[in-house]
Amino acid sequence: MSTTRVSTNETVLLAEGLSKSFGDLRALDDVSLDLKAGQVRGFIGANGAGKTTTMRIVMGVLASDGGSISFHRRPITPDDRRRVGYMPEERGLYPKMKIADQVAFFGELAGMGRSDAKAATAELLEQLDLSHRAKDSVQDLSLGNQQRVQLAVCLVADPEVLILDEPFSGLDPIAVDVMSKALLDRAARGVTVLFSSHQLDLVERLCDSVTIISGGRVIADGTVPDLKAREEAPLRVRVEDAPDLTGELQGVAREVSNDGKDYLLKGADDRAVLSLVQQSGHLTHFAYDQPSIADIFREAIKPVAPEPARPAGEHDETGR
Ligand SMILES: Nc1ncnc2c1ncn2[C@@H]1O[C@H](COP(=O)(O)OP(=O)(O)OP(=O)(O)O)[C@@H](O)[C@H]1O
Repeated sequence: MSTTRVSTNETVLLAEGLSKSFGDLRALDDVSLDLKAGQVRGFIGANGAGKTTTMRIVMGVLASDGGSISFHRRPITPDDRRRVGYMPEERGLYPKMKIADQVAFFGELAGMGRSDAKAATAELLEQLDLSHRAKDSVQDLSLGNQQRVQLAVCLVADPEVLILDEPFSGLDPIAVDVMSKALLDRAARGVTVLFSSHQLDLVERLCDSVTIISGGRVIADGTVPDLKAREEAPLRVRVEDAPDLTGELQGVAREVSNDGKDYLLKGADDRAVLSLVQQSGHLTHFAYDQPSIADIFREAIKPVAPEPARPAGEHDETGR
């Protein structure tokens, strides 16, 4: 996989304060995305959080109720959007058209000359391991291979930005690797990548930045190192030959392995835990883990506990 990144601080595409309602449902509320050159940003959130709606608005296929989108610091135009490769949630390929013809056709639609589009298509099909299927129609391909074609369609006109709605869903591990490499190669050349995914291990592997959306609002946003630095590191403990300690570790155990030997703890008093496990069995692992993107996500979407009710007659400093 590619290593050198040219991620810079230069904002390429900026969405600010997007809002959108469908009837009474407020699908987006003040959503902003700052996409920088060469950045690979994961866009994560539960089902219905607002990822697809945001991407559709950025691509101009859905109108927002409020907010703005700029490209290189000026309002985005239809021509600018031709510089953005978009993989929509509802994949949009012509089922009967041959793969090579289709990719080249999309290149021409994006403004390329025919011979350039054909040359770029041949190169991409090679990169995405699809050359041997070039003359097949899309409908004869497996879903995973159709998705590779969809990526080729996004990449053919050499876009500056990629907006990909769940590009990895349904792919086998080999296809995931092929697609990951294609995206990281582009990012290394300065292309900005935003993709949504529920596969947080992939987001962890590929992204340098993450935006977390919940209920139409951005609830966390930043570079992966910054987000990790803000998160409390979980304590991983492995203890052999011990009784089940779940009861003793109630409230702090976030994960327990099926065999009851591995515990992932949050908010624990490490000295108390150390003393408990040493008395209970043979301690073989006791160390703080790096928080993962999955930890950051779970923590971010956790509902905030309501403040305990104040006993009657008690007032705070403001007298309320
Ligand atoms: N055209 C529409 N009409 C009515 N409601 C819609 C429409 N499009 C989206 N919604 C609603 O807006 C909210 C956000 O949907 P959106 O598809 O953006 O979520 P998402 O984060 O992409 O979800 P998923 O992970 O399931 O793809 C959801 O409650 C959805 O039902």
